[in-house]
Amino acid sequence: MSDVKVKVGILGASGYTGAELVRILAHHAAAEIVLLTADRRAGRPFGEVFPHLAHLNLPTMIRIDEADWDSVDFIFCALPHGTTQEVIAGLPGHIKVVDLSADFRLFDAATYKEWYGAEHAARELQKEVVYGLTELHREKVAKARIVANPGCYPTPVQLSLTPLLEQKLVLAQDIIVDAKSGATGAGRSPKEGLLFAEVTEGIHAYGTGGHRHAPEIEQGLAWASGEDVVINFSPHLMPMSRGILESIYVKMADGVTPEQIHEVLAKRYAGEPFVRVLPFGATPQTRHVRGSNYVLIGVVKDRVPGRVIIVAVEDNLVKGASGQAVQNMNVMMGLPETMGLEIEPLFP
Ligand SMILES: NC(=O)C1=CN([C@@H]2O[C@H](COP(=O)(O)OP(=O)(O)OC[C@H]3O[C@@H](n4cnc5c(N)ncnc54)[C@H](OP(=O)(O)O)[C@@H]3O)[C@@H](O)[C@H]2O)C=CC1
Ligand SMILES: CC(=O)N[C@@H](CCC(=O)OP(=O)(O)O)C(=O)O
Repeated sequence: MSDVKVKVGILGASGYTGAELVRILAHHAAAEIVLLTADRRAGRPFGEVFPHLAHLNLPTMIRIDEADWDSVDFIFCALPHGTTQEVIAGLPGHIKVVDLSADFRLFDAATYKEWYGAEHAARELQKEVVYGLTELHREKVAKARIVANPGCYPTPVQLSLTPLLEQKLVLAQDIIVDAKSGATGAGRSPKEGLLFAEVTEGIHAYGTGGHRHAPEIEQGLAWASGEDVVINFSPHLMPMSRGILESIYVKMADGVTPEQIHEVLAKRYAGEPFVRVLPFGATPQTRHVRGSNYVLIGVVKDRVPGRVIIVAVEDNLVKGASGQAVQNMNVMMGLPETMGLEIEPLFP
């Protein structure tokens, strides 16, 4: 392999996904971080904002309008949604981009406006964007200049249901996704609902009946099934820093058994480095993926005839954000897909 490194910039480096990108890229053999940006924290050395990464001696974070784009080959855009589309539209064409925000994930303009409350400011770019759930869209990701990295909740459920919907083994109606997330999913900006006292020793549902990840999940499942899909999606905030667990309840097509569902998923992901299907009947835990890029999927027989329960976990900051973003960069740059991502989970 050549010694030439991909010159990487991270926009939004002072946030949780920014720090996670740095943690992963620090051990990436073919990437060099040359640009870090921030907003309120612009002007501060990265190692001062994240002392646990101070030894990497990275550049001071600057404002986006101070960036020298000529020095950069690849951008990870880890900015809040709504602020990203204009920034990406303004980047020179030689730069490839993985956008971690929601700005380019919805391919229907009306759906975007309905859920994000505004007209898209860079709609013309959408046609060159590829949805970056790597295992499902790898060939398109490889050719893309701009990749929309999936939301944290949409990854495990799409990995679990796509092979089943493609083969019509489960029904596209009556899908229930009960999801739980750690608090880093909400980002690092201070919010009252994220105070220690409001998160610890309790759990609560939020966005119930109308979370903006529902249309993103439905879009992906409709691609798989070839028909419109409507899901019940209910997220919950858990007293933990990272991790997502999704319990997915689906109806099987006539004559299909839970064992068959398990076999199909196990076969589909047998060659995938980051998706592991557990033995039939076993269920994964968030602590089994903490800090790693793995998604674990468990298939369980429901006592209710005709139904099956799938339980899937990921680390929201890794496979749910920065890990999958690096996986996509590897594919886009023709590098080994696992480069920088061979990190074992931190247990317990
Ligand atoms: N957290 C998660 O689990 C996941 C997050 N995402 C998405 O990734 C993106 C980043 O998330 P996360 O790291 O959690 O967010 P944070 O809130 O932790 O970080 C946001 C970053 O963007 C910068 N920023 C904020 N406002 C502006 C602005 N107006 N112009 C330029 N820079 C700005 C912040 O700078 P400063 O610190 O200086 O204010 C900070 O560096 C979001 O779109 C999020 O939805 C996607 C999947 C999972
Ligand atoms: C716990 C929590 O608040 N999670 C966030 C999702 C984070 C994420 O992946 O979403 P986006 O990239 O789409 O913002 C939420 O529910 O809005």
